[in-house]
Amino acid sequence: MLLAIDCGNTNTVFAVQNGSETLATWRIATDHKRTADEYYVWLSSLILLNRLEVQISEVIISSTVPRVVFNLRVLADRYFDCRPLVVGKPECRLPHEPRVDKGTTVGPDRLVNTAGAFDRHGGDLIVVDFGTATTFDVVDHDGAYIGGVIAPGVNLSLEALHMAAAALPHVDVTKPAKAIGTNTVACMQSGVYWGYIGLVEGIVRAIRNERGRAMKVIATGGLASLFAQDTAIFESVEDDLTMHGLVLIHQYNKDNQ
Ligand SMILES: Nc1ncnc2c1ncn2[C@@H]1O[C@H](COP(=O)(O)OP(=O)(O)OP(=O)(O)O)[C@@H](O)[C@H]1O
Ligand SMILES: CC(C)(CO)[C@@H](O)C(=O)NCCC(=O)O
Ligand SMILES: [K+]
Repeated sequence: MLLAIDCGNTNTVFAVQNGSETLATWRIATDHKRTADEYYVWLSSLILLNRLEVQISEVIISSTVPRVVFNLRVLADRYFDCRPLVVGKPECRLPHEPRVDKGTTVGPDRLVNTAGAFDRHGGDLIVVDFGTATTFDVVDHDGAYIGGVIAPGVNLSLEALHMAAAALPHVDVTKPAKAIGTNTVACMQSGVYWGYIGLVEGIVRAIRNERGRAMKVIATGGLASLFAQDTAIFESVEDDLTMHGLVLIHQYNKDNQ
């Protein structure tokens, strides 16, 4: 069985895969101080609680936080007796090489998203990921990542308002009842909710104009379904897209050793 680890700047998701079947997914806050032993205690108690028969022999990691990779490597080595595949490292091959400026590093989550989306939908895609940042990953007709957009994340934008303005409280993102807020919290929620609807539609329009062709838009990330209520721009919302990409890249490396 494969342990697939998607480490973002806020949360890390672990999935146990038996071939293409997902047996379980678990989420933990990303913390570079967490040790391999701590991960293992947490993982093994979840396996026990869920009464799962789990035999992990392979590990793949995508991490947007370089510092956590060390302890995840130790986890794979010490507890699963394997060398993990790490997306973005030279030994991890990708089905399609990204076409970006020389010397630039693309976030591994973005490469994984594009691999997962191309497998499901073919080329000429825009993947929108509502994570710590809101990213747009553009997939060419042949499946290559050719660049995109990095915008501030939804929660980050609300946090920035709270941090910078003395009279603005901490609020959670939600769809406001009305566009015109009649109290501070409602005003902030409207700004962020309708602001992101506009941001997504505006950025997609600009990308499509630049490419001069039809491009499907696939959304992923925890907040994707919230925004999908008020825009028709998403072809589909796929919460498991990053995991799907990770499993795919793992299989690709096994097939092309
Ligand atoms: N309806 C909702 N309202 C508010 N927050 C939500 C809602 N649904 C999901 N979330 C939040 O979305 C986040 C999960 O999204 P996701 O895993 O894509 O990104 P992340 O963990 O914040 O970022 P990263 O992947 O960069 O670490 C969680 O923080 C969760 O609390
Ligand atoms: C943009 C984030 C933070 C989104 O998770 C991540 O993909 C990242 O750290 N990227 C590195 C820079 C880039 O993708 O161009
Ligand atoms: K993510």
